[in-house]
Amino acid sequence: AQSVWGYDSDNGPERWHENYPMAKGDKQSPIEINSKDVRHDASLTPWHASYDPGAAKTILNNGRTCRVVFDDTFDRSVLRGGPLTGAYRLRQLHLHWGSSDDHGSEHIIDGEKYAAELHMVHWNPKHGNFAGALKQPDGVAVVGIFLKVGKTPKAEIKRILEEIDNIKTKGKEAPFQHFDPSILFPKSRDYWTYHGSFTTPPCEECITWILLREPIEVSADQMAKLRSLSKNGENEPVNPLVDNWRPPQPVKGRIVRASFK
Ligand SMILES: NS(=O)(=O)c1c(F)c(F)c(S(=O)(=O)CCO)c(N[C@H]2CCc3ccccc32)c1F
Ligand SMILES: [Zn+2]
Repeated sequence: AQSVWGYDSDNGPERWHENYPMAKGDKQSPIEINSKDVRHDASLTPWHASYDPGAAKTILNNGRTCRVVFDDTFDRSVLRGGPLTGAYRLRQLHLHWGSSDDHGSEHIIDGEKYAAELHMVHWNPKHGNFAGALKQPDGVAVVGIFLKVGKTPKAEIKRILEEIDNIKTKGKEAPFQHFDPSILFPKSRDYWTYHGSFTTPPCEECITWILLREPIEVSADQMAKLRSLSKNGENEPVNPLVDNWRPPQPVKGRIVRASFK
C-alpha cells in the first residue's frame, strides 16, 4: 500500500505533507545546527535520566526503524531537568541510519552527518496520555545521541544489535527486558536544545529536542547489522531498511541553545 508513508521515492519525506499537513509547518525537525548560530544559555541546567531497567518490554521492527518500547503507565523511567519542566516518561527508543557510514543521522552538526542517530522519546504526563501530549508544545522530549563508526565501539549498544537477528522482518517483535538505556549516554552531558517536531508523520510540533554533543562509537560490523533489517515482512522480498532519515527542515528563525560554551 503505497499510501502509507515511508522513505522511498513514492512515499518519502517530500510527499508526507500530502497526508500530514503538519510536515510543512514552521517548527519541523530535524534541522542543521551551525555552532556559529547557537546561543549558550547559562540558565540551562543539567538533564537527569532515572530509568528503571525493568521498564523495558520488547524490541520491534516496524518496517521503518527498530524500536524498544518501555512501560510508561507510571513515572517509572523519567527524564528531568535541562530545558524541561517536570518529569517526562520514557516511551520508546529507536534509531535512524544510512546505507553507508558517511550518512544516516537526521540532525547535521556543522555540516557533519553521523552514521546513525538514536532517539529516546519521552512524554509529559501532565497531558494525561501520549496522544494528548502529541497536541501540546511541551508534550514530548526526545534525547538524540549521535553514533559514529570507530575502533572502540561502546559495549552497551551491543545489547540492541544482538536482538536484530530476531526481528529481521517488519512486524517481528522480541522480548527485550532488563535494559537501562542510560548506559548508552556518552560521558559528556553537553547538549543543544530547540523546539521542533517528530521527524516522522504525523510530524506534530510538540518536541523539545535535547541533542547530546558527544557521539558514541559503534563498529562497522554493528552498522552492517542494523542495515540487515528488512522493511518488508517475512514472506516478502528483502528490502533493506536503510536511509530511514528525514532531511533537514527550515529553521525559520528558531534559536538553538547550547548548555555549553
Ligand atoms: N524521530 S521521532 O522521534 O520523531 C520518531 C520516529 F522517527 C519514529 F520512527 C517513530 S515510530 O513510532 O517508530 C514510527 C512512527 O509511528 C516515532 N514514534 C512516535 C511518532 C508519533 C507516534 C505515535 C505513537 C507512538 C509513537 C510515536 C518517533 F517519535
Ligand atoms: Zn527518531
